[in-house]
Amino acid sequence: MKKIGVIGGGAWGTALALTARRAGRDVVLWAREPQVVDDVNTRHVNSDFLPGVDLDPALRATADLAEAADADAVLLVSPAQHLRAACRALAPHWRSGVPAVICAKGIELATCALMQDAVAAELPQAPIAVLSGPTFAIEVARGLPTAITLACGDAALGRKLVDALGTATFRPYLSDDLVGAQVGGAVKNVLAIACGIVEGRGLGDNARAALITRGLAELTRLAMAKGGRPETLMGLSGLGDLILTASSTQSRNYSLGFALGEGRALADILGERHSVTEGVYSAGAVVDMAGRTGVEMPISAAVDAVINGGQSLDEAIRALLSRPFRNEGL
Ligand SMILES: NC(=O)C1=CN([C@@H]2O[C@H](COP(=O)(O)OP(=O)(O)OC[C@H]3O[C@@H](n4cnc5c(N)ncnc54)[C@H](OP(=O)(O)O)[C@@H]3O)[C@@H](O)[C@H]2O)C=CC1
Ligand SMILES: O=C(CO)COP(=O)(O)O
Repeated sequence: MKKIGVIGGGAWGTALALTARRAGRDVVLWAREPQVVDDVNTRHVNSDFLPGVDLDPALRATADLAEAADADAVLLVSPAQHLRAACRALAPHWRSGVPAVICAKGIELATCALMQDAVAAELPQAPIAVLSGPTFAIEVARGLPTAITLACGDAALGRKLVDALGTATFRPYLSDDLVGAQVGGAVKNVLAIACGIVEGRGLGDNARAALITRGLAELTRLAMAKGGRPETLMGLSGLGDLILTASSTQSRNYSLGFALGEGRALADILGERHSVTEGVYSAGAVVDMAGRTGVEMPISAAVDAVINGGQSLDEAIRALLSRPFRNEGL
């Protein structure tokens, strides 16, 4: 694979574009906002979404979707709620057989669809892969050591993608469990909000460890109900990403939860942010998906009740702590 297209000029799209350049690929980054295109092409920075990082001058940005789609593989890095629209706009330019690599983490709120289903509906001619794991964009952009799951149903194509993107410090591990990788990436954002709330509320480290562990159980239950494998959720795209996101103030989901826990209003927190906090949008979709599949997800439901249902933090916490005692395990 010689040329990689990247759709989405946010922090993660830019970091992945940089990684693909380091792996020796030609890269074209499509960004929606003209000032991002201009910033990347003339000043070799993305000051809006990835400040403080010097980009490779050979990294080219474009506002033309056709140019980014004219590649050997295309990374889809628009936020989850906008990914379907991006694919619809890409469809007329997509050559049959070019792989679409899903890099967004979320579940579509309007349809309750995994990203894989949204992409397949809009780009039926594209083989699909998923790239997901514990990967703060700024650390990847700085070249710090990172491991990630690359899930692809076609092992030969998966290996080509690993070779196209992998470097000594960006290490994709191949899997064939697309569902597990997507559910892990989507649900951990919701759980990270819960962990941030616990920290902001001063409920202690024991409580955070309990939430991470029982959160892992509930995201594994959902993944299995959707056809994913439990071992995937014990890997980079499940436990790995949950540990990272649910315990670091670098995480937007965790820091949003922290601010909620301190008593700030959701609208005020979101109003100060230019970047996307996926768990806010996926919380309702996760709970909807859990209801449709008959899976119990009390922590995600508590986050949804606070974010979308107007429940107070104290009520949500009391409800979680009033649940009946049960056996450990899934
Ligand atoms: N940041 C990170 O560390 C990581 C992020 N991810 C995932 O990657 C995805 C993208 O996140 P990230 O790059 O951080 O985003 P950012 O918050 O850095 O940037 C926001 C992005 O949203 C795009 N955007 C805003 N509104 C729209 C819209 N109406 N239609 C299409 N695009 C829109 C912007 O595109 P434009 O610039 O073109 O305007 C920009 O790419 C998310 O699903 C996130 O969970 C995954 C791993 C790590
Ligand atoms: O997905 C991420 C790290 O793997 C980024 O998490 P946040 O969106 O919470 O910052």
